[in-house]
Amino acid sequence: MTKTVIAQGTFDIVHPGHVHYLEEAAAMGDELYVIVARTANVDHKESPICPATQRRDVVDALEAVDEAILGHEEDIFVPIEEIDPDVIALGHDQHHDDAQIEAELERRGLECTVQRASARESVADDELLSTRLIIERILEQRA
Ligand SMILES: Cc1cc2nc3c(=O)[nH]c(=O)nc-3n(C[C@H](O)[C@H](O)[C@H](O)COP(=O)(O)O)c2cc1C
Ligand SMILES: Nc1ncnc2c1ncn2[C@@H]1O[C@H](COP(=O)(O)OP(=O)(O)OP(=O)(O)O)[C@@H](O)[C@H]1O
Repeated sequence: MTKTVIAQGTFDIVHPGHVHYLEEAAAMGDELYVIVARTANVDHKESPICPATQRRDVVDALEAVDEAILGHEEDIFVPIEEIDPDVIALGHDQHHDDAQIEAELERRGLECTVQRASARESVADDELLSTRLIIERILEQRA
């Protein structure tokens, strides 16, 4: 039976940290779906620069990804109910509460575990493994 994994995030200006997360998520199962956050739902940090459809299209083009889809506007559990995954892979630094997600999955009758991915170790001192850092560097060097 196919083991389906869901990863999710903003993915505004893709970098090797994203690739690491998605490769690790893909290795948790056989098929990887990625839910790309709607711009209006990214409210815990600065709004993304790139439109949601562009962020989705770039993630969809990555080798580890079987399908990238835009998230639901209001209820983040709607795409999860549709895909019915075996695993939800959370990023190493994501602010979501694993136990709360597990409780909601159970409440909706979904049999799915929540696993954390690891952080990418820098392979070079000058690697920029965060969208925020890339934007800061652009502002410093091109202002
Ligand atoms: C299990 C799960 C499902 C999500 N589904 C959606 C969704 O359907 N629509 C959406 O706009 N965002 C969705 N999100 C993303 C959140 O809205 C939030 O913006 C996202 O976690 C941003 O993460 P980042 O800061 O790591 O990029 C989901 C997050 C999680 C953990
Ligand atoms: N360096 C990294 N190593 C491993 N995973 C990462 C890394 N950077 C981001 N991710 C993961 O990628 C997913 C999407 O992250 P997000 O789009 O918020 O990127 P970000 O670069 O961390 O953004 P920002 O710098 O704006 O906070 C999250 O699950 C996050 O944990």
